[in-house]
Amino acid sequence: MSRLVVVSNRVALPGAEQAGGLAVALKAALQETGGLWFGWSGRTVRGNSGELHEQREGDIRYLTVDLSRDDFEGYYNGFANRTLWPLLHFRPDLVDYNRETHDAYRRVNALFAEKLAKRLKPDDIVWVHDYHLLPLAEELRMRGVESRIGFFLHVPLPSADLIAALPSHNRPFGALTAYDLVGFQTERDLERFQDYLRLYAGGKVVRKGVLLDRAGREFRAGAFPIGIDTPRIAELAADAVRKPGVKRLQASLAGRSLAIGVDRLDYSKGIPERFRAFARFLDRHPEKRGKLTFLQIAPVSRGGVGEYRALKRELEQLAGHINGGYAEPDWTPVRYVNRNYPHATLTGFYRMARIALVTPLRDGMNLVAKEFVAAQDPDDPGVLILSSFAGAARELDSALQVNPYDLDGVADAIATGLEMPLAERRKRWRKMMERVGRYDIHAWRKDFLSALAATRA
Ligand SMILES: O=P(O)(O)OC[C@H]1O[C@H](O[C@H]2O[C@H](CO)[C@@H](O)[C@H](O)[C@H]2O)[C@H](O)[C@@H](O)[C@@H]1O
Ligand SMILES: O=c1ccn([C@@H]2O[C@H](COP(=O)(O)OP(=O)(O)O)[C@@H](O)[C@H]2O)c(=O)[nH]1
Repeated sequence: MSRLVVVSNRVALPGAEQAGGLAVALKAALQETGGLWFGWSGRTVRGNSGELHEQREGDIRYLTVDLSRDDFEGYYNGFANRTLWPLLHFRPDLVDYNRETHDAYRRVNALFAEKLAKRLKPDDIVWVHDYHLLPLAEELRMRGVESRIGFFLHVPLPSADLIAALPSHNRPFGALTAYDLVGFQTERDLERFQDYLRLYAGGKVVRKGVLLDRAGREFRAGAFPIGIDTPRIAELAADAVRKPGVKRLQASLAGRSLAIGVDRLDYSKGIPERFRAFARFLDRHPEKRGKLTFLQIAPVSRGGVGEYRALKRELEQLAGHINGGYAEPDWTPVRYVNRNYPHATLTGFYRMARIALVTPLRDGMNLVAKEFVAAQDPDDPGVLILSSFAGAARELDSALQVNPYDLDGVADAIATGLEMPLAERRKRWRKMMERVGRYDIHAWRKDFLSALAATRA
């Protein structure tokens, strides 16, 4: 049997705390098959990039690379997170392009390819993940690697005209044609990629998912919406209610309902808009004041990038402002926490909540939405309020869907969720649970890998 080699910038090393859907999902996928996980070690060093570290856990072998401070700054904080991330999340206003960080990005991709190529066997199946590594297949091919190589983009792909506004857009995005299979979260992302290929990368669309690069070489593309380990989340949630931290939260609510938000502290998640929508709910529905407490969990993310630090300051001010305006001596409307919680606790919080507020401005998928569904008590499920701009919206169509920019709409959805009769909550939840149960993380992995295997059948 071929060995699975997963490559991603973020690697969930044994014992490390992780917030972020990619690491959570790939760990669950690799736990089933075993294989090699290659990527950044999570360490920056004073000297040169390139030192390798190896460890094992069960059937997973981890091989990770240290990056120099300069490479990390240019590749991760710079081109990946100040250029590509805002572009991919439809925020050209935040894109900061410069050739120096683009060079660092290409240098780190070449380094990854250099280290990995020597260790690959011809029948390995290589599966590369996310926007940090768009040109990796091209670099591997230049080093003689002939294995099958697939790519999965965890974030949205914006419209072709937006991509084309990026200077040298063909270097990172045209390089996707070097893969055998390119996977996206949704059909819309796939359609936008096909437009880009046709309009700006000199390729052709033979039919949906069957594509030709500039030189006429065939490759494939498809939509593979990522899932979660549904039975595990459901089991953890049922157990979590006995955990002291979860019981403490329950006791502290003093009989009030809980609304929860769980996001990395990222401007794509729409957290300031959500805080404002919660304040709007208190204005539009004054009779509900004191009946609902909103808990926002937001572990700090990408603190080396200015926009993320500014967001943290904005949220601190907003939370203070809302609490100052609406709190009572025995009720604080917004609880805002920057800690990262393990799933064993988080799933208990999800289960306790009457409402989840998952309102990103743009999101590739949003695993929190799916985890919230999986964690519910089937007899008394909570209500998911979900942005129609999250990848998850296509599958979770019986959530209360909202436009996160429409503060009145989100405010009224909170009121609707709070009042929703049990029978309707159950009906909506069953439909969503059926989907997250059927198309889970294992189905996602199998689906992608069998499509990759079929590319050279
Ligand atoms: O690695 P970080 O810079 O700390 O960021 C964490 C991850 O954020 C992004 O996650 C995405 O993947 C999820 C799973 O497919 C998806 O549900 C979510 O919508 C995406 O935002 C990023 O794409 C990952 O590379 C990061 O590791
Ligand atoms: O305190 C936290 C906050 C988040 N997460 C996890 O981080 C992932 C976030 O994934 P999502 O797809 O929602 O967004 P991303 O951060 O990848 O953009 C989910 O599995 C969350 O359960 C976590 O384990 N602890």
